[in-house]
Amino acid sequence: MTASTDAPSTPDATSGQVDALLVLSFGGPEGQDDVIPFLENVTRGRGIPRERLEEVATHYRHLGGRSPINDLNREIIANVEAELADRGRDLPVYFGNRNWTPMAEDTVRQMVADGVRKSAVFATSAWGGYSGCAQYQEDIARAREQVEGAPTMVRLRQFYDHPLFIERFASDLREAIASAAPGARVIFTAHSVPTSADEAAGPPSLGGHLYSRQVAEASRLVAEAAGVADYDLVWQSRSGPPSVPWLEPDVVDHVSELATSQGVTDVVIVPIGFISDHVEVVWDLDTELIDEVRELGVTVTRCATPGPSREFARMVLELLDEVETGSAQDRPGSVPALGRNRDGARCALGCCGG
Ligand SMILES: CC1=C(CCC(=O)O)c2cc3nc(cc4[nH]c(cc5[nH]c(cc1n2)c(C)c5CCC(=O)O)c(CCC(=O)O)c4C)C(CCC(=O)O)=C3C
Ligand SMILES: [Fe+2]
Repeated sequence: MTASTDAPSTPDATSGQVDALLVLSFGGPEGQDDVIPFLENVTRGRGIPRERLEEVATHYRHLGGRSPINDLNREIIANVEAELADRGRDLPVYFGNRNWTPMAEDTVRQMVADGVRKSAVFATSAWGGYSGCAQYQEDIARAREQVEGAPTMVRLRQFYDHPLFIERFASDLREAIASAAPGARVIFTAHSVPTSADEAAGPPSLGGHLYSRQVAEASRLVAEAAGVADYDLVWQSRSGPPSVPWLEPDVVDHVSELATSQGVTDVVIVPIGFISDHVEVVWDLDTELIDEVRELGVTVTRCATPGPSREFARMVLELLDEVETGSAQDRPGSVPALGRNRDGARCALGCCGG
């Protein structure tokens, strides 16, 4: 195991005790009437074709117009509160989102009313890159701009290789393998992004591709911990016009290809790119993928996600300790873990294309 550390860009500005923790996430609709306004918030200024929006709306409609994501985040928060209570720590935990209520700026307003001066921010993505990191930094900066007297905010770093994250995924993978047919093929999957976005992911000095490199490294660490020697890594849930290249292969194409050209009949799918069972998991994998490959005779066993576990909550507190003590934990991954920045600053000039 190689241990490496990455010093935060400005250690003094990102360490010290905080008086609150903000859990910052994507947000999701909670009923049919929310679906379109939610999707309009998500896609504002992002050039996603109208047809794709309507297609995605049908996924949410099939789920009763309700994404599981908000409830899952509330569960993560309850677990974090339970871990804090176990440690005798009296730290308020707040919840805010980018695209749906509670909106981050409203939460920050409440934090000001409650007298919060300095908050840590846990963004619910393990990864570098625009969607997983830079966009959350933008959310922090925007919310602070909109709220007079907003607290100082220090984001907890990317956690793609955190031992508790890896170990929880690995034990769920061992369980999935045990319940699948012997010899089932193990396939890791994460959200696709445009190849240009992946090229721009991370500080230019690191050579880009931070997102796909972290996803590959997390997959390697989970596979190793679960004793899996052979596996594939694929991508899912692409959108945007077909003329724009995104990370490939797509999960449905890949499993179909394994079935038709290699006679594969059983696969274990590990949604490494997602911390919990939100729409990309319960629709794109549990519904779409399973339906598409059933006709080819393939049985899919889907590995659980780590979000709503006590291990995950303990990880959040360990990341918080790093900020409060100004320390850097040993990490098993060989790809940098960045994102511990103050007040929505980028990791470096030109980071993630910004
Ligand atoms: C890398 C990545 C993550 C993982 C990192 C992280 O965890 O943050 C992620 C998470 C999520 N993405 C989500 C939902 C959506 N993402 C979209 C669109 C897009 N995602 C992208 C990437 C990612 N997305 C990209 C490159 C686009 C294209 C346009 C753009 O650059 O914005 C769209 C628009 C329609 C569509 O194109 O599908 C929706 C509705 C939800 C909530 C699900 C729920 O409601 O349960 C979550 C957690
Ligand atoms: Fe997304």
